[in-house]
Amino acid sequence: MDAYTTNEPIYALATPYAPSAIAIVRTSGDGVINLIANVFSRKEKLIKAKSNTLVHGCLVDQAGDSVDEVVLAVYREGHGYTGEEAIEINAHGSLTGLKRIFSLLESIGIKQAKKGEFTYRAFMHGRLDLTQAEAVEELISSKSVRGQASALERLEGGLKSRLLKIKSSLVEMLASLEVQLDYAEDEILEDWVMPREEINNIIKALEEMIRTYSAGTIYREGAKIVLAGSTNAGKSSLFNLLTKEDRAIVSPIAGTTRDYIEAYTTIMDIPVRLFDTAGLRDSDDVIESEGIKRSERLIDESDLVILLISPGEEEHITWKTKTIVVKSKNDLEKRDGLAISTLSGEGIGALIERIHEELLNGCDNSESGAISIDSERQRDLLVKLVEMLRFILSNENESVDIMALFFQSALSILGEITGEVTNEEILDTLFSKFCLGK
Ligand SMILES: Nc1nc2c(c(=O)[nH]1)N(C=O)[C@@H](CNc1ccc(C(=O)N[C@@H](CCC(=O)O)C(=O)O)cc1)CN2
Ligand SMILES: Nc1nc2c(ncn2[C@@H]2O[C@H](COP(=O)(O)OP(=O)(O)OP(=O)(O)O)[C@@H](O)[C@H]2O)c(=O)[nH]1
Ligand SMILES: [Mg+2]
Repeated sequence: MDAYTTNEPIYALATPYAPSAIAIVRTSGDGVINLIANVFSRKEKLIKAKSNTLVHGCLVDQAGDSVDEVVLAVYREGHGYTGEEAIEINAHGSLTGLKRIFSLLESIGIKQAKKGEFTYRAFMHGRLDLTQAEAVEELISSKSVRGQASALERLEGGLKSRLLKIKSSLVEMLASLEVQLDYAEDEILEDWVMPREEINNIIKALEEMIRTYSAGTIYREGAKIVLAGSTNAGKSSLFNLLTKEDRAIVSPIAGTTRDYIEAYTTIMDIPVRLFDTAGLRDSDDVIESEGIKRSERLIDESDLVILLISPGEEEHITWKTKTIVVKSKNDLEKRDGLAISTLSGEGIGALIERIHEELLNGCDNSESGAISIDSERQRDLLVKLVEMLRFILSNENESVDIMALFFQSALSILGEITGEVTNEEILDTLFSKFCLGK
């Protein structure tokens, strides 16, 4: 891929390419206002337009034919999303009309943007730091209210401001070390003392952020849950109940489900891929045996197994995957522990809560007010930063100049998270994952 640029005039469709009431074509770069004014019916008005205002008129091609009636949003340099001079064309959402607008823009020297190029420019002009830029894409692709809200919080600078606070603490520590370096022989200065408590508090805050990553992942990517148990245990009945559909065949005949079936559902806002499997038993039937083999493979690959135990049956767990043991058909025989009946609905609420709890086990559920993170890149760097800080704590007796180097590397890891310290290659990979027009 060609490298991203800044300030060159670019355009992209910011809304889906489909017939719609209105479509927005974004442009950005030096001179776009004058360039577009040359193909606009109210040239003078556009050239004189103040920043952040709207101008209504017609786009007109070189032959003088009207291309579309539009509203232009005008941004002067230093304003708007990218911080560059920009015009957003609010056009009619006609595919042919849009094609004409694209060729008109090309004809006046405005080139099609690359994926993520607008956000790249917003970053390069300091409108967003890297945690905010990543939040843009996370926001667009979020699938739950919770994921959307947490991405928005990061976009608004929630993570950025916390990292800046940590940065200023570390900078202060480094400064106090550098004072020692400058006056090493001066006896007026007291020896440098490691600010243990402060560093430990920073580590605690960072670890809280790291824990939110796994919870975030589960809300974003969902979990794979397998219903297992011996034949006739009631797996298909529970599958239908949890997916609120009548997908799986239920019958009193043991061995009804031969191959697994899957459906998407949510368990308390967590997206779940739920699998109903063939009952586990020794079987001479070739098809059924293959079904059972597949069930076992599925169990190995899943995040959670719900093992149903019929009345009178012994518990039999033989696999490593996290498992919730549930006694089924509780209406026939009352038993202790987590017990359900798909007939009466008894225990289903408790089971759902238990599944939710298991899926979030070990993750921070973010009720604590911790800012949550959604990017593997950020998570890895936060882990690296915690390691560096622990390393600093365990090297109390190092000389002041070595200690200063340690603090500098901690600061440089922090800078990588926010994008202050970075390189083209990282930026290219990061922004190229964005959608077109962003
Ligand atoms: N039309 C449009 N809608 C959009 C965007 C956009 O770029 N264009 N956004 C893109 O993702 C989001 C909003 N982001 C934006 C960020 C800054 C400014 C802007 O013009 N800022 C003003 C200051 C406004 C203020 O004072 O609050 C400025 O810079 O002058 C506009 C949109 C969502 N909606
Ligand atoms: N009394 C009672 N019967 C149930 C309950 N759940 C399921 N059954 C009945 O038990 C039988 C087997 O149910 P299924 O859901 O097909 O069981 P399964 O585990 O999918 O069975 P296989 O697919 O053969 O492995 C059916 O006749 C159901 O109506 C329950 O909670 N109470
Ligand atoms: Mg079944």
